[in-house]
Amino acid sequence: MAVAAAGQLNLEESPSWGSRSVSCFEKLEQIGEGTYGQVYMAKEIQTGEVVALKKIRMDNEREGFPITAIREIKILKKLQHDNVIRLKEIVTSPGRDKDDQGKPDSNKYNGSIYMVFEYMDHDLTGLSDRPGMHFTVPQIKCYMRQLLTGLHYCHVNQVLHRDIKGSNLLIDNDGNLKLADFGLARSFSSDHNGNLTNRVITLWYRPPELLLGSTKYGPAVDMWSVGCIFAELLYGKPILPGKNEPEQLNKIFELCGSPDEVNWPGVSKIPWYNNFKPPRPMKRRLRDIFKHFDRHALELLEKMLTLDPAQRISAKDALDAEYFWNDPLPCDPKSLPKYESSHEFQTKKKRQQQRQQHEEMAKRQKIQHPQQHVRHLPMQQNLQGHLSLRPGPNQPMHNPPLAAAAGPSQHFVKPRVTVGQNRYPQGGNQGGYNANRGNQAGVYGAPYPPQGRGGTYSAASMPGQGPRGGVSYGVGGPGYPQGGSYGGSGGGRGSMVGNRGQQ
Ligand SMILES: Nc1ncnc2c1ncn2[C@@H]1O[C@H](COP(=O)(O)OP(=O)(O)OP(=O)(O)O)[C@@H](O)[C@H]1O
Repeated sequence: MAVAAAGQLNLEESPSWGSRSVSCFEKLEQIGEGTYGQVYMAKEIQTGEVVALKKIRMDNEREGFPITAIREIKILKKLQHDNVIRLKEIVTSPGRDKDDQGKPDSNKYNGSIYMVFEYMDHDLTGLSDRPGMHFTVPQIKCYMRQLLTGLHYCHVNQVLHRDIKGSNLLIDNDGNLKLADFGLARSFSSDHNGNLTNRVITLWYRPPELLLGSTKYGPAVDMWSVGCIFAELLYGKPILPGKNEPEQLNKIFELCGSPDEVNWPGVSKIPWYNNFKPPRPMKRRLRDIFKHFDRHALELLEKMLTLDPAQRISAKDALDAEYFWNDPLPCDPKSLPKYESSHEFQTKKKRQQQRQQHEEMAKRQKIQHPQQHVRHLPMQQNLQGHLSLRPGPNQPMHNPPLAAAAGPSQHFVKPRVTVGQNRYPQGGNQGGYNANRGNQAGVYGAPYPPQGRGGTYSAASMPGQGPRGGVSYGVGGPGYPQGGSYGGSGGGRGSMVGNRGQQ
């Protein structure tokens, strides 16, 4: 594949935009469900080539072709690099296909526009969620180096990705990793000081400057997300799984210390700093919490998870880090094992099916043996003699799994998300942040009332909001001044809701 040199945009290889029909492809199976709609594995009928078709959802579009898709296509057209997903072409379907009875056929394409991408066997979340999945250190280094190389290319070409997370990092069976989903990406210029929306990046991977309300930001936002992914690969599970923005900030402060004018000059001028300033300063504990990480890994992680974006390491400098130049060296992508295709959508679906089967079995057993006790989730006694769920999504740092201590070859085992039960509930942060201010040790998250859908608006009905935007937030903490509510993120890793179409 022709690759543009760093700093140059390759516009030579432009795909044949929209000149072919989607009927040139045979849909094989659904592999993703995103804000835009479905992603399918498909085969080009004439050549037999396997591709990914991403449908551009038009349901909510009253004003023609969605601006977000235009932006994504424009950006993808500019970017040509081995570590950035390749948009091959755009295809259309002329109209709604009908079945034999004249009803719309859900198995056929209907009046839509599709982006045709090269097909990738896995996404990082799907791959790491495979039961018993094991990433070696050379493998982690290999993925990280490719991620940083792709991101460096984007940044040199003045593109911010703004949604770096595991499910947007695609991996093929030749070990190549590519950045995908540029639906939130945008061009920036270092001399242009315009305001950008801070409602980007999936919550767990979102940097402190965005959570504090900054609207002037740059490539460092992506580097924070890369730091979260890096730590997740080493640690075995997401390191900052906040349920909502205040809790997310609190988790960051617990790990990285609270920001002040010394460690982050200018932080006190960021819009919501005073609303989220903890009552007492919090110490940085990253080295302590991840003390079992390899020295060079920890050194690099420190630089990625630096609170002040101006001091955070760039993709270019990260590629020069000792970590990548010391034994064990990153492996050759081609030497990596080949796995059965694994996308987050599929692994979630499989788990959901397994869960349903278990539930049915339990029901059957209950009918057969009504006296038997139902087995609950494993409980474990903590030092105080209290029962606690373990491992819990919100206790990642105090109970490092063996993986974190294992040194060169760690186990990558994620906590299982029970599909069907929303582990990261979305909804109203009803109390308002300051109500919790008196909290011990400045922990804001804990006493939040149960999250619910009580909120103020259905993001789906807002202009520019994606179809996943059923999420609603109650009147936000005083720190979130957008009309009392913000349509930011759904909790967690899963989705970045409703911010497409903004600056
Ligand atoms: N080229 C591809 N090859 C294989 N799988 C892909 C490809 N593109 C996307 N997918 C799968 O589909 C999923 C969703 O794709 P993508 O993130 O581009 O859609 P989206 O609508 O922007 O999703 P989201 O709302 O989660 O950001 C990915 O996580 C991945 O598993």
